Amino acid sequence: MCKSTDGTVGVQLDFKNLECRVRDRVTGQSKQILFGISGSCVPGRLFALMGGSGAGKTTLLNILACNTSSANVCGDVAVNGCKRIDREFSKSSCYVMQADLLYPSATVRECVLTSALLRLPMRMSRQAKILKVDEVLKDLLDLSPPPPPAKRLVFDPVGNDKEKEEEDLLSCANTLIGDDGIGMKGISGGQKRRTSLATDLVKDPLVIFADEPTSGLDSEVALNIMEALLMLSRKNRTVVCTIHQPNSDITSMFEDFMLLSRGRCVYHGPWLSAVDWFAGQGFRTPNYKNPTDYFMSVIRSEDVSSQLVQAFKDLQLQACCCNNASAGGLQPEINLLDGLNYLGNDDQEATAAHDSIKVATVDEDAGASCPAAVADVLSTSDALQRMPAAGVVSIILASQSTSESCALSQHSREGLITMPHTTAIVEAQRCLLNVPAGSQSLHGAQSRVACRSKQQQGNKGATGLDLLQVSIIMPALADASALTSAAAHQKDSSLMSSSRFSVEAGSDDDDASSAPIWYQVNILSARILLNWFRSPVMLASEIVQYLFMSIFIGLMYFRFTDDSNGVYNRASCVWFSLAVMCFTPSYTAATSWHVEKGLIRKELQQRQYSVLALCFSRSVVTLPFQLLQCLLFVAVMYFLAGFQADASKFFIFWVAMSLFQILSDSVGLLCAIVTKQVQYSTILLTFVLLVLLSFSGFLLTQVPVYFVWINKISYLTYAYTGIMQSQLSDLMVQDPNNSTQLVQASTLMSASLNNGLSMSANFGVLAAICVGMELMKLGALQVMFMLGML
Ligand SMILES: Nc1ncnc2c1ncn2[C@@H]1O[C@H](COP(=O)(O)OP(=O)(O)OP(=O)(O)O)[C@@H](O)[C@H]1O
Repeated sequence: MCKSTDGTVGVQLDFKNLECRVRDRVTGQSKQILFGISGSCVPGRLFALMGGSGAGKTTLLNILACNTSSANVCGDVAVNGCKRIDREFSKSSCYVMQADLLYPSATVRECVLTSALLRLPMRMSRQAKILKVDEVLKDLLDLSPPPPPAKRLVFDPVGNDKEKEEEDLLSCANTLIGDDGIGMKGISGGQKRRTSLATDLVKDPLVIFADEPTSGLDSEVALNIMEALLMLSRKNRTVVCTIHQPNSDITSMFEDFMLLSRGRCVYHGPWLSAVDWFAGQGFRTPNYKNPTDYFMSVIRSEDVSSQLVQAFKDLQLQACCCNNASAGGLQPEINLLDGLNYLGNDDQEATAAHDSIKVATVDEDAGASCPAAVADVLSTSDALQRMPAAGVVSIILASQSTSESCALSQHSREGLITMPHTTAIVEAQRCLLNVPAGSQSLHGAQSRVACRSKQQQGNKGATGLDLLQVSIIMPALADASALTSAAAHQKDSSLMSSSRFSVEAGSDDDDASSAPIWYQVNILSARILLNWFRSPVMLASEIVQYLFMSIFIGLMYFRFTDDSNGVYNRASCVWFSLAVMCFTPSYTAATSWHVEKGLIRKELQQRQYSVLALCFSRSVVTLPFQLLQCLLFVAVMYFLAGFQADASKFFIFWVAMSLFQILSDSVGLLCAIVTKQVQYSTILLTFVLLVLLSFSGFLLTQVPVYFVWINKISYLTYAYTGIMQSQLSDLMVQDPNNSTQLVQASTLMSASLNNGLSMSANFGVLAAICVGMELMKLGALQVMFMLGML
């Protein structure tokens, strides 16, 4: 684990032989989409992942970010040398998606604040969270980052530029996100992308994955986003992004680079060595041509791409053989070459590579004391002297014993460029990082690495050092007191308890999903309310629909007569009202679910809140509105049509309709949750509602025996029967057979109202179904989410 002098822990991600298989939806056959991809993502450096369309970039990024089902994936991913624990890793990383999933009716600050409230630890005060939001918003504008390492970086980070000020996220912090699709003007595309980034950055992730962060943005804005990512990497973050067609300004920001072609690695290593690597393979980048454009055109040919993949594999194997040869496999000694061999051999390259990762092999003279030699080489090497603020030196000392040569060979297969920290970094840190920052010279740090290694050699006795990897990481800071992580024996890997990472990445206490449900519900409810008030179209359109339908139905049945026709009209009016209450809320619920689904899925994946909190907050906010809407509908329709002017009957009518409306809303949501697209939800919903309406007891009095079960589960039956029982009780109407006599109205509808339950039993069942449906909705949401089908 690497710590910068400001105390930030860095995370190195090493992956080895990653393979991924998926099932082809058309042929049903298993299809491999990634083939043995290995590499490292180092803190403090911007890692760019490129490749043609379908090369597997997103798949690889998803695997690295734990965003994919591990069932289809083979290979190892290590975090600072420890086996990755997905849950822990997710806590300290973030994934910035291509699409900006934000609430259009919230302001930039509100979006970021909601994320901060939900994701930062409960123990942080609200004020501290607000300050954090300001800091992040400011950071995303203030691109004054990197201390100099990157002379080749062309952007001007000083930021005197007025245009940049105009794009300030702080200046638009109180502007609505907006959505052109619904005619709501808001912030620009670049500002949206940075707001998305900000919502993730509030939790201070150590690793940032960004899937095509520049897609859909013009070159100026794209450059801005990449500057922001580079700035983040300078804060000792591990930044990995996939990218399409970067312009030359953007490519000049790359530090580590991986090029994929058809699921295979064509190149992985420092960006500055990529051009030479291609040139070495006979593909010299023409002058004035953007290297990435050239690389992409080169790998377009399947033959050339396979040739390059093979050449890169060979390079890695060569590196492995080189180490084995120096080890001599069975040789008891280690050979040490004088000095460091850079990947780019000539002086010019070495100078140009100042700011990139330096990877070197060092072999030791026979009989030399290994750790001391390491220290000597490091402190006297010209190359090291030339290395300025940032860089990593990795050294492999080969194995002396047969048993270890095997491990070494396996280790080295990843190549010099992609060398992982598979050794006991934690143990080494314990030894090294107790050196106060700022007081430790580089040479001192190296000596301590050496001493530590020596000690371990001593402990190990006759066997000696079998595999030593030393990494010296000098953070990009002007005073650059060397911060060193070192490694000892591979056997010591047991020391790298994964709990160490989890402690540093955040304890369970820090997990916002562990916040009490009332807290999550509170924040989510506030957001829904705000969304409604800011974009009242949906709410208003529903109210208008209810008002219109209530007047329409009221006028349609205006003043029921007190005869058999009047009784029939009452039944038909109740059924019609139920039909309105059936369709309107369910369609509204289904469509709004699909609008928000992407954001909800992302937030659930990030464990910002639980499914229970989501459902509960939705119910808490919608319930009062549903009651009011229902009251409006019932009040207008009830008195226009001429139902009995009796307070208790009115109240029963309203409560039953409200229960019914809540149920319909749940049915709509349930249909939306189990279907992928809004069109499918609409089809399913229409079918379900029509079937339920048919068996409500109004259209069909004699239910065929094979459909009785539908009649039993149709919640319309209970609502319709209960309301009718209430309305017809105590109502005397003209006897259809004798106009001079009055009869109980209920006797005229006995066939359709006789479902064997009393009025209160009907309402009881309705309420029970309502509760059951809420639970079903909750369960369906949880299951779909867990199955990754949301
Ligand atoms: N679930 C899946 N089922 C079938 N094929 C899949 C699945 N996921 C990915 N693929 C296929 O795997 C390949 C790699 O997909 P991936 O999305 O990783 O590519 P990419 O490099 O990110 O492409 P692009 O730049 O176009 O987004 C593609 O051919 C894609 O069609």
